Amino acid sequence: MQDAYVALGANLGDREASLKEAIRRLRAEPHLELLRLSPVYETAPVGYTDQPSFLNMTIGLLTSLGPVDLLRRLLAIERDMGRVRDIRWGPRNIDLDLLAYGKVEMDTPELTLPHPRMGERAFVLVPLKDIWPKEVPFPWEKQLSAMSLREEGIARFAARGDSE
Ligand SMILES: Nc1ncnc2c1ncn2[C@@H]1O[C@H](COP(=O)(O)OP(=O)(O)OP(=O)(O)O)[C@@H](O)[C@H]1O
Ligand SMILES: Nc1nc2c(c(=O)[nH]1)N=C(CO)CN2
Repeated sequence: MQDAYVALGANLGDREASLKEAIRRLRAEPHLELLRLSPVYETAPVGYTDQPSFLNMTIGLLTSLGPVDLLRRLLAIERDMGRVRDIRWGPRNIDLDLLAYGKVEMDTPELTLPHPRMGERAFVLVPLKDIWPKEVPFPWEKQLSAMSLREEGIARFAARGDSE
């Protein structure tokens, strides 16, 4: 079994319901065991800014799938939830990114690990730090401490991703 971290984001429709539905689908996946769910944050859009604010969170899991198969399951969940791709970094009802898979480093057109843009993204690093094992140094500590969370426009939205 390998540990892996996934980022979830939603900024269209009922954002909270979309996160919950994605979590439900991840729980129903064979070969995956969800271990930790971060709090949910409301975050200002980054990259393409003329769009609604996002809800973001992260999940830590264990899996017997390899990294590419895990990514394909995440993309299948996005697709099954009706995700439409048009504008790069544009609005989406659900986004599932694979942040890290064990200590694997790879760079192929299909999958780059760790996720190449995560070190610049407070909306990823803040909820990832929340669930990172306390006994393991957080690899993005420097980037995170250099960020002003107020300027990044990130605020706690709910206690847990699966809270009712
Ligand atoms: N670590 C990764 N996690 C998710 N997708 C990845 C990763 N590395 C490469 N990709 C590829 O990126 C493609 C586009 O992903 P997606 O549409 O979610 O990008 P995005 O969320 O708009 O932007 P960003 O990649 O900056 O988060 C996917 O089809 C996938 O093959
Ligand atoms: N706040 C926020 N901004 C974004 C997000 C996101 O999840 N949250 N995702 C993007 C594409 O991956 C682009 N911009």
